[in-house]
Amino acid sequence: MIAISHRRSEQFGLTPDARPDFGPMSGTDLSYLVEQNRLLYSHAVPAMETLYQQIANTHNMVLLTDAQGVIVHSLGDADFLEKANRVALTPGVAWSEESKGTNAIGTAIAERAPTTVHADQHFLSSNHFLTCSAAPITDHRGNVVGVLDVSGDRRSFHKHTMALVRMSALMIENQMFAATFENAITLHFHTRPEFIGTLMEGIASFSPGGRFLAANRNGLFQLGLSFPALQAHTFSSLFGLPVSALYDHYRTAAPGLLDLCMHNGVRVRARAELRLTNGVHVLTGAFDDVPQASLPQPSAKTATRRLSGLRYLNTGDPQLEQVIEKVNRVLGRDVPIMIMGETGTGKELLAQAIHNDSPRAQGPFVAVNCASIPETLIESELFGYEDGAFTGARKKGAIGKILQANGGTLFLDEIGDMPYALQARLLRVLQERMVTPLGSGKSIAVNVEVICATNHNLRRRIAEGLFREDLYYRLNGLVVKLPPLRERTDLEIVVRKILSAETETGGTHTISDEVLRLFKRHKWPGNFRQLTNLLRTAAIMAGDDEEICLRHMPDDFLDDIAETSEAAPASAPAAQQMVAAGANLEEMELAAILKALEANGGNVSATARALGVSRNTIYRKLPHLKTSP
Ligand SMILES: Nc1ncnc2c1ncn2[C@@H]1O[C@H](COP(=O)(O)OP(=O)(O)OP(=O)(O)O)[C@@H](O)[C@H]1O
Repeated sequence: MIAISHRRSEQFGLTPDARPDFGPMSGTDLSYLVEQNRLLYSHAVPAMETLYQQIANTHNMVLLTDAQGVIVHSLGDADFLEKANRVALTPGVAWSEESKGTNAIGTAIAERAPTTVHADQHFLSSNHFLTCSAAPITDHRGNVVGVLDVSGDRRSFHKHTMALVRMSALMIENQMFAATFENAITLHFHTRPEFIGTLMEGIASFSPGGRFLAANRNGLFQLGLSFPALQAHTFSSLFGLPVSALYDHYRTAAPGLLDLCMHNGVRVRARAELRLTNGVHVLTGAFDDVPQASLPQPSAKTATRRLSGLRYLNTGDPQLEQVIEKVNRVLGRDVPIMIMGETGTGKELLAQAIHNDSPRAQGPFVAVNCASIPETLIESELFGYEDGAFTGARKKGAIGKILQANGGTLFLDEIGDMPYALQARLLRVLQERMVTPLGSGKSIAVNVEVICATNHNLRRRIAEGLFREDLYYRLNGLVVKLPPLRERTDLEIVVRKILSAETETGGTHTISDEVLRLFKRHKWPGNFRQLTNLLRTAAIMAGDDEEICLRHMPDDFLDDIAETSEAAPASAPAAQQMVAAGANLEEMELAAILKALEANGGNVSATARALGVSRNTIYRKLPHLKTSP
């Protein structure tokens, strides 16, 4: 490196015995230089003072330069300053390679790397009495914004000086980083929790919606991606969690460090800071007390689960509020909970939240969907089987879901679809708290809380002889009903929540009033599942457009809306019904166009003729038609 630098020095036209112009800047120019480097200067000066305290009385000085190697500030021992003045190691003088040849400051800038230049390694012979160690200081984009240097008499050389300089430079970078983003979430992370808050920590900032903004040197290293590559990422794509999980976590009563799984599979612990215009909050995670070695390594999905409790489901709908209130009263009291609700209303999410808020939260949450497992497999899936219980391929033996849930919660979704014969076995497990795997003579004690969910009317199934009455009474300690989406009064909040938590863009999109009005009128047969999928697609369609509008809606959704209007009873004219439902003129206009489009098989010209408007009017109202194939 030194030899290459010497060649560069020669190319700059310098000779070793040259005595370049050392004239420093005027006081005004120097003040201007400091002003131009205000952020660097204000964070570097305290770090320089700390560094100087460690090397005081060793015939050394500490120097700060700007990105071009011009000295902005210096601190030093009086006896050495005199010598330093002779070679112009003073504020306002440039120490780039171009003006001084090979030297630690100029070469560190040229190489973008920490550099020590000792004695006659300096290109100019007038500098041979020096030993200098310099480290570049970079900003959040990785641009060199300055250099920190310790220079001294060559006899004072100490091999630890370079390490001190590097650590101080890192400290300055981290402090500058922390001060750069005002409206952001800043994550401090490391694979080892004891390194959080030290110079070794990775720091990454995200917009409040979760878009990646920047990472410090160690952050880039830990994430294993370059700054340009990271710009395409979000909190969710890097850590597998929606950014809303951070907010949720922050609201917990005694948050500890977060446990996150990075995109490359490496697990890190983290502390988050939410720096918004109304103040700084420290966000930390709640899992400090969990003995990590005893836990299965959590996937990003389980980490998300851990972060959702009952209060985060409460987004203002009165029906749901009542459900949550009732559930809260029986938490931890061994009262079986049965959740009723249409498909996609969030039954599993509620069960998970109940588990998370229960005294069993540290235990497993195991969900089994009785409708999706073939009848012949449910028994082994639930109860497990012993080696040799089967002939053929599956003869290794397996632990069933009931035992997997030991110490935690077993969520039996679609319990109404459980085969009748198995219902008696399940009842026995619940009463005796023992499981006997298939093919085994031995019973194993098990301690599980059971939460059930169903979309069926179980009483009717009992009357039809499809469901056991004794099991029904064993399971329905508290029955709660989740409202379908069409009845929820908090749709707007829910939409915002899903947009920030579930979409790839991490909540950078807003939703237009027009779309929201359509949402409020829609029947949502698939409930949250349908809404979540729709918003994911719409956010992708919207791309860089901030607002999700009608043109970003998938055609099948618009078709559904049109069909709903079509299916309205003919007795009351559609317009009257819509007025009664509180629709405005724009919505009625839209519904009329959609209906006419439907009636004309999607033909825009025929629709325009039928409505007595131009084709352009139709395209203006439904711009997505233009881009439809
Ligand atoms: N309150 C909510 N806010 C945001 N998303 C939700 C909410 N409730 C449910 N979801 C989402 O909707 C989808 C379906 O939820 P879930 O599986 O809990 O419903 P379910 O009632 O158990 O469905 P099914 O009866 O079909 O099993 C999931 O992706 C879930 O994350």
